[in-house]
Amino acid sequence: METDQDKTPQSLSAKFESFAYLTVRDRLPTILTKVIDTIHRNKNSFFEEHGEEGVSAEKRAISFLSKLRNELQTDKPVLPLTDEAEDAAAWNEYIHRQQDLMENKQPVSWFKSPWLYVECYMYRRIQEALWLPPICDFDVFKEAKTQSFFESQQATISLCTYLRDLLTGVDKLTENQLFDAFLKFLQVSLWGNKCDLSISAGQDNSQKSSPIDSLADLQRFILVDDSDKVWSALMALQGSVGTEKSGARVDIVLDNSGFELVTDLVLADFLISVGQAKEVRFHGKCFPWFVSDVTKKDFHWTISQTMASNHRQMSACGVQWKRFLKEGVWSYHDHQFWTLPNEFCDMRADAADLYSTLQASDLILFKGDLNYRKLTGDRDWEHTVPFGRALRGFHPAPLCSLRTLKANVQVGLQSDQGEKLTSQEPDWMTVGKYGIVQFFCPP
Ligand SMILES: O=P(O)(O)OC[C@@]1(O)O[C@H](CO)[C@@H](O)[C@@H]1O
Ligand SMILES: [Mn+2]
Repeated sequence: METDQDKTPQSLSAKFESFAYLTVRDRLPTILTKVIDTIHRNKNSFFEEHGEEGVSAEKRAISFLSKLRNELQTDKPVLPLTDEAEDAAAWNEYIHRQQDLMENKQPVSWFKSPWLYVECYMYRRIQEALWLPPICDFDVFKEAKTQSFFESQQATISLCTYLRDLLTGVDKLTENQLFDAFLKFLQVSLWGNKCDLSISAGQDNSQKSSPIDSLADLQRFILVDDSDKVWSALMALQGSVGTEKSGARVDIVLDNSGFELVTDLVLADFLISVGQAKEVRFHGKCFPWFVSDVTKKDFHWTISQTMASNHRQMSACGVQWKRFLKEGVWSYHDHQFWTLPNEFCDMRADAADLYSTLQASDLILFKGDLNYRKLTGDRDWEHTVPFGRALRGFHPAPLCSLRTLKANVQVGLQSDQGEKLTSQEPDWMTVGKYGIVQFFCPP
């Protein structure tokens, strides 16, 4: 018999007066308007590249997206996808699952269905608008991602310099000093997640100050800090003194391009260079997603740009990263599951191949807010519910979420911690000022 303890709470949704409601009402239409504008501004280049066919594709996409914006704003039923991309069947099957969850057989719609689902669906519909050639490879968010990378140049330079200087004297570091450096790179990667472009509806959100220098001031905003457990998980895979170090396989499920990606690459470089990891596998998105998420093109573009920098230390990082890729120490992977609307507890059944790949990992780092929403199912959990319970059976390997809070779901807090935060700062879960390093190890 199901007890209260076992019940899974309901999904966050725009049907409740909430951050979800404000996102669907205000932020999503703003993003769609920017997408339409970007496509329109690129009309001439579509013409130059593809002639009249490019112009017709531009018109078709704009009319499709204007219709989509209207469907959203008037809470129309969610429509099945009509393109023939590989994931279309999975998306269309998911509508039926959502339909079964609706009360009184109401249609699945923007303001009545789970927020996680409709928000993901919007990005997939943008992809549908561009599905037909010749503009199917156009990344509507590329400009914003590129701008965010360039605007964070100073921060990137200072981070790359810090890393290369540290690695020059790495042999002389004591274990405590290594741990201290690990904490720094882990936290820089955590706070790198402040720089997503979806929360700001595409507005500049880049890193301007020196990332390492800001860490001490930010420490008090880390609500759950399991960094020592992450370190122990990595250390457990080291050979004992005198034996050859084996090192871990670390998987990083990436989030945003721009400065956040740089912080992830720096962390991965550190882990490999000090022998904490023998392999890092990066996981990104198959198509442009939540404005700033990393695609394969963004990943390689970022490394090439870093390599091409005029700054010696930054360029040295880029060269090293290219080498890691060439040697297979680093690799980039994508899978359609990352751009489906599913909670991660569905992965074992719905993407068994990905689940078993992740089972071979020693540590999975999940970057960012959306990954946390999918880890916890984007549900209305009590804050004191243990992280392991909110994962609902998703534990392919030891995992850790590095996330700044931008959506109102947070589990694994101490009793009263959530209430205290709410009384001091009612918007603590959505202002992007707090962060977590939250670890879970399967039993
Ligand atoms: O996953 P990320 O990049 O950290 O954040 C994505 C995000 O900005 O998008 C949603 C709002 O539209 C929120 O879940 C979250 O704040
Ligand atoms: Mn993102």
